[in-house]
Amino acid sequence: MEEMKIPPLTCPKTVTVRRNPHWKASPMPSTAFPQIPTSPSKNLQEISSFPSDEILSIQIPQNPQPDLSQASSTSKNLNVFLRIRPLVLVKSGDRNPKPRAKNVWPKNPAKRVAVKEKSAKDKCSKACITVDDSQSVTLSPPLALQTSKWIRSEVYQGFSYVFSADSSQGEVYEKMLSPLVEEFMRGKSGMLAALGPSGSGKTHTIFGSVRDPGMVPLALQRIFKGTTSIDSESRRSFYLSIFEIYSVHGKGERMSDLSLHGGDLFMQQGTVKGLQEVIISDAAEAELLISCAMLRRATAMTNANSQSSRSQCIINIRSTASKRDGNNVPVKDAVLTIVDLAGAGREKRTGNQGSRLLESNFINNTSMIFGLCLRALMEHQKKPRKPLEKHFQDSLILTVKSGEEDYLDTSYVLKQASPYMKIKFDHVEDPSNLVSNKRQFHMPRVEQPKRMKSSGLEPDAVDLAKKERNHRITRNFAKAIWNVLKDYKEKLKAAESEMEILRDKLSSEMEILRDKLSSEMEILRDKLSSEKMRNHELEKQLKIYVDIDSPNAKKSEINGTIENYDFTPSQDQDGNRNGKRVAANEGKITHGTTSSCASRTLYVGNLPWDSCEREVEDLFYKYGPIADIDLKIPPRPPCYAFIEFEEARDAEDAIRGRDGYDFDGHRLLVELAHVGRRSEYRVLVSGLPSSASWQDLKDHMRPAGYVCFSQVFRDGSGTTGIVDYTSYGDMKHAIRKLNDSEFRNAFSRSYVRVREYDHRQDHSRSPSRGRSHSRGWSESCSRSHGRSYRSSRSRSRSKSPEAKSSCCSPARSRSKSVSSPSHSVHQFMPQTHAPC
Ligand SMILES: Nc1ncnc2c1ncn2[C@@H]1O[C@H](COP(=O)(O)OP(=O)(O)OP(=O)(O)O)[C@@H](O)[C@H]1O
Repeated sequence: MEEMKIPPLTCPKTVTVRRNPHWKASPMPSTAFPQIPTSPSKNLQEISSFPSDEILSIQIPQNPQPDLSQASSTSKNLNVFLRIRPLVLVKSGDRNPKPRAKNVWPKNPAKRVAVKEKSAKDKCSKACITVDDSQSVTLSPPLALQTSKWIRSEVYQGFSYVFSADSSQGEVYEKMLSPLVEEFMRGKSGMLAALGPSGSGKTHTIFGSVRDPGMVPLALQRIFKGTTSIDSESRRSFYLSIFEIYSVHGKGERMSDLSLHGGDLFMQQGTVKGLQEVIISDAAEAELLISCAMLRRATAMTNANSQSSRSQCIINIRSTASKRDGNNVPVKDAVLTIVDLAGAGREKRTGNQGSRLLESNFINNTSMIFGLCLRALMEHQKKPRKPLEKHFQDSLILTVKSGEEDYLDTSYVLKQASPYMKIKFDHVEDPSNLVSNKRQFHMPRVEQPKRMKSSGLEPDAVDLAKKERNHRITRNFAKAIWNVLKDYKEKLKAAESEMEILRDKLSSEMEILRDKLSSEMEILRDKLSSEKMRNHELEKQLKIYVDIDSPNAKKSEINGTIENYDFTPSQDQDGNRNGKRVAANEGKITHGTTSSCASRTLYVGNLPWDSCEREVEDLFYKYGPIADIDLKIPPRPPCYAFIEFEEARDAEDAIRGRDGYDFDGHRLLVELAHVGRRSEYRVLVSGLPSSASWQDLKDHMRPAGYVCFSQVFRDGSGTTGIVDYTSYGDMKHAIRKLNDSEFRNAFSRSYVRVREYDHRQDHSRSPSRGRSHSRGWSESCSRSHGRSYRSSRSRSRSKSPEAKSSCCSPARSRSKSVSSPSHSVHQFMPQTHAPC
């Protein structure tokens, strides 16, 4: 319903829209709530819930209620008043405008007139709201906002009363609160709430100031008008309680009792717990209490208000009357509630920041919730198309500011709140009925018939109805309990049988697991015992090593060479089984060596037992031209070989490439062949069995000292050996200890003679000369178990015997020789053994 209106003088170009009734509340968001399934889930075995609905659906004859149609009820709209705050002159640059100081007008009447005129002029030029009549106002946008076609002048009408900026507190009281107070005095409760943006004058209206008292002081004055203490005639008492709802830094909602000894309050089942009521006997006392409470109320300075309320403040004045008044009319209890809501405010206007801003959010939210509650009332009203039944009267006072700069705030409040005036109430006459009904139960039985009679019902009929009702309730309740129990019993049975099945399943599973575990345990135990045995054997072997090596370790310390110490045990225990040991023991070039030859010749250890020269060559040819390959196949694995490269650099490359290489499951040891060492501390060992090898001899002689060379040769007089010790002491010790000792190897045993080698006596047997006889010795040792594969490359063919002798391979054959087995005659390297 819109109608064109002549625009106000201040806003000539705007279009006025009649706003009220216009607003349409949107339906409540019922879909926002999750839909509770009405049918039970199939997966769940249902136990029927307690049949509360059934019980609740029982039609129980209520206690005699007063006939509402007969009760003096008047359907009335919610009283919505509007109060416009006087305009505040804002000086440019004043960010925190001070509100108009009350009662400070100039005393000089001439000046007063001038100021009034000026003020009126300012008001006219800056006001955005004008009072049309006692029930409507026109809100005009400021010039700056008129460019938008959506912002137009609007008329809000239908207010209970509009208080212009000039209206006094007294006028507001008379028109707005006085009827409520009068009703209150007659025993009817009522409530007044002030709603509006921050700084619009809610607190001013509700409490006022000392010079300009607000609604509360005026109401108190009226209540105690003519009485100084508890009214002896009406026998009424008045109580006052005051509390606030606030938020600390915007976090959570708290309640606090603002009375003198009040503390924190809390809600329990919709009731404020812990709130103190102070009995008041006169207005002054009540006002004092209220002013003390106001000092405790949370306030803060914002850009919109120098003393802005930061909490919702609620004052209750309760009157009780236990007896009838002088006219014998029963006086009822009543409560007059006056609410000063904290003002909502936009951040831009209030300038709040940090925790103050959070607090503002809380305030805005509560204002919004208050609005939502009122809207919900409207919605409720729409559906049953029936006014709400209320036992007390409500009034709402909207306070707005009239300045142009407050246009948006004012517009928002009016748009939101003006529809509330459509909320209808049926004011039920007798709010104490419930109390009186409750009291009936406690009444002496003799009084009951009287009461019933007064309510127009026969005592017998009432008794009968009551009995019947009780009977029906009990029967239905019993039925419900029975059904529930039956369901539970069936459920219990099902659960028990399920448990039985589960128990069987569990026990069989446990049995299987136990078997599995025990068999696994058995396997583990076996493994453990075999590991233990292996460990034991290893320990034993280690012990043997230690026993054997201990004298040499000492020797090595004496000689001060780590090399001796390291290599000796390797040889001692397993001979050439280990590639490393073989390197130490065998990889020596004992004669005519040159550093260049040594640096070109590699020792390759840990070759497979069935290795052939071709394979060795395949392994190494890629590193450079090979001058010579000498493959050694000893009686016991592993095999080893000496490879002579033409270039030392190639030999180094080969070491880098092939050391640690996995060859057919064997980890190769590749290193430079070491140059052997001879010594003059030499012993001659005679009486050796023909199967004795240099390894056997060395093994036999080692317990006496450090052996750096051993050699076995055979001639007509039998098998003889030469052993070099690194020190004179060892040599002497060997002669003492091992002379006439039992020599044994895998094939035979004999007693050997050990004596100092006479360098002069038999030069033909000396190792240095033996070279020339090596072939003959070699042939003579055909019974031995080893083989030596020698190969020579093109270069070797052209080499003279002298050249050969100068190289580490003295017996370089002219062809790739699968030479005669000559391993037992270890005269020179590599046939001979030369430990480090
Ligand atoms: N009708 C009025 N006449 C004179 N002064 C007024 C009037 N209304 C408000 N004021 C002054 O305006 C200032 C702000 O008013 P008040 O504190 O009541 O606002 P409020 O709506 O309670 O604000 P908040 O919600 O921030 O607490 C006060 O100084 C008050 O004296």
